Amino acid sequence: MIEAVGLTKRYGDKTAVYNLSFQVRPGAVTGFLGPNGSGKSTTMRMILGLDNPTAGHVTIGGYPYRRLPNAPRQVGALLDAKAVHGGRSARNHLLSLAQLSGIPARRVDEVLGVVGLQDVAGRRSKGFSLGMGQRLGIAAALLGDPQVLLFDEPVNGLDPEGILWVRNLMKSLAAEGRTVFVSSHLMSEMALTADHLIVIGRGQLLSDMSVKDFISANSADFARVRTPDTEPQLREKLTSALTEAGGQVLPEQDGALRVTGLPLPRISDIAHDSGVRLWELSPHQASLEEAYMRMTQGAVDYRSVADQKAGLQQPLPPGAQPPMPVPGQGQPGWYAPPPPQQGGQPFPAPQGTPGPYGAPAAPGGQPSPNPYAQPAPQGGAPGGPAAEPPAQPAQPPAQPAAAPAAPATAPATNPTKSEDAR
Ligand SMILES: Nc1ncnc2c1ncn2[C@@H]1O[C@H](COP(=O)(O)OP(=O)(O)OP(=O)(O)O)[C@@H](O)[C@H]1O
Repeated sequence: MIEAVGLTKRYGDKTAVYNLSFQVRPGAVTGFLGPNGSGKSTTMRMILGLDNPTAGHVTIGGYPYRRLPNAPRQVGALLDAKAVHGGRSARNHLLSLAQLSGIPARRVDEVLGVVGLQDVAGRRSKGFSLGMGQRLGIAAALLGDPQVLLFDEPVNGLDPEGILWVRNLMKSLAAEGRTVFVSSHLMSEMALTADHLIVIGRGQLLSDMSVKDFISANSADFARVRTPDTEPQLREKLTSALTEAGGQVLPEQDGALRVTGLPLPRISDIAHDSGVRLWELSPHQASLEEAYMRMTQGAVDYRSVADQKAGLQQPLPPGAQPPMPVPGQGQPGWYAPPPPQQGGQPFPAPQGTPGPYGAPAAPGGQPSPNPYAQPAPQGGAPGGPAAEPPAQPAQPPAQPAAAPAAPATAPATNPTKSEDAR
């Protein structure tokens, strides 16, 4: 088990991690989430003894990493896949790690097979693609057949087949009773891989709960309602009736309606009483991505703004259509319903006419100027957990510790084969 207690890290006047306490238990995949710069890598480095905490402590199996007996055989980690000697072949890179940790050389070929790099084992890693580098980093983490594994963005650069492989690998490692701690920005992947989530924002703990509880706690259930595409007036009629009954209605991009605040039977009755036929009425729960966006929106440091293009773009000729938006990419106001406990509207009722492509219109009926842009900062997550930036006391930064030996391994009794290796 990994246990952090009051973990704090300051770099000069920058507080990267503040008073972080959590446990990562064996037998489960624990996802580590947070916006860019929220302190995930810093936390992982402190777990591995690569950085000294300014305050607090973190242990693995009850010991700080640097006092852990035979640490490279107990803990494996992928922090930075590029941190390899590019002039060495993949096999030689792993052999040198194995030798440092007293791991038999035959284990190298085992892990090369597990990650699917056996055919390129003799090639210098500087010629590797991003995904191949990730596989090599995962091989290094598995080398000592460790009970505790940390992966920082392990699917970065992997193709869909590789992502599926990593997902299955994480799950099977956890199923063997190991502690698996993995950071990722890919919410859809985390939803499929992780059992438990630790979410941080600006270095502070925002959430520590199961994936299921996280989604329930940070999203409102909703109903999806579809009226006949051939009769758009029915959609308008139903929207009015549902709104009048106290529901909140948001048009979805494909023409359906997303309704909150009314139970399904009531929606059905209202549609019936209004003489509106339904083609769909289904219950839904928001995705992990939506729940995450709502949870962290007040703790995001880096946001894009609409590209004004400095007048470089030619205006569209009359009658021409703007490009279709990419589903799931930053529809302003699409994510993040306000919390139900505040009595706020989980999804704002559309104002004015629908925006382009059926997306919600900007207030006043004006289409949103850039459907690809992320929403502008709203001044904090409404009702979300405290996401204030931590105080920045003027304390001298802690001295960085010397890097410990690269985490490594022992002979694997049950290596999980990659799909490449089969
Ligand atoms: N060695 C350092 N010196 C000064 N500041 C640092 C150092 N390492 C990290 N930071 C700062 O600490 C904060 C947390 O960084 P960290 O890399 O831990 O975030 P992260 O959550 O891993 O980000 P990302 O998701 O982008 O990888 C950032 O503001 C970063 O600039």
